[in-house]
Amino acid sequence: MKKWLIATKNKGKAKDFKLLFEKHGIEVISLLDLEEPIEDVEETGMTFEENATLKAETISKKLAMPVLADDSGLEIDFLDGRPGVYSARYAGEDKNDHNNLHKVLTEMKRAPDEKRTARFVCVLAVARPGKETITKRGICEGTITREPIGTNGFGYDPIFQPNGMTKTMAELSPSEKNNISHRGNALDKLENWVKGQ
Ligand SMILES: O=c1nc[nH]c2c1ncn2[C@H]1C[C@H](O)[C@@H](COP(=O)(O)OP(=O)(O)OP(=O)(O)O)O1
Ligand SMILES: [Mg+2]
Repeated sequence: MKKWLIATKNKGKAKDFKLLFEKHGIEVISLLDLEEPIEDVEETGMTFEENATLKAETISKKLAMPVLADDSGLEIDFLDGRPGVYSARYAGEDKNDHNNLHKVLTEMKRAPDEKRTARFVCVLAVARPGKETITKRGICEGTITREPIGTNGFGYDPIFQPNGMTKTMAELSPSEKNNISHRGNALDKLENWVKGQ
């Protein structure tokens, strides 16, 4: 079976990718599966594209192999696009999902129902030695709930209700999430490239 390295240390993303790549007959491993620990790549970019490229190219250079990286986050209109590229570190550098989503809920307390629109954004970058890096962006539109609901998924899933659904992302099964998610959507756009692997 083909094997792909995803330059992530996020267990939730790694799980999403495992299922997403299964149907292409590709096995995925993440940085958490490597025997030698790899230093965190500093996410100094101002955009998802910059950060995804930074992660993919840094790890691809270090290991001299093709690498896929994902930079993603939640953009909330009422908060002028925050947390955006700072989604992972919104409530502090320790990257705590629980604290991050409660910070968002607190900031959204005053937002009326019609002003709770938001979107998940995912940019995937493929870096290969000696070749130009490819990036693709996927989005999933929805609204921010008033409390966390559901226990599946990770990150902001419990407070995000995708458009056209009465459930939060954290109430969907992993495959239901992948069908509509920003990550699934971005990977669809890489389809031709994935097929060529
Ligand atoms: O499907 C998702 N469902 C819920 N939350 C999500 C999702 N996708 C991204 N998110 C949130 C989690 C984290 O707060 C941030 C990603 O930040 P981001 O820097 O890309 O990832 P990360 O630091 O957790 O792992 P890494 O950089 O090693 O891939 O957006
Ligand atoms: Mg990160």
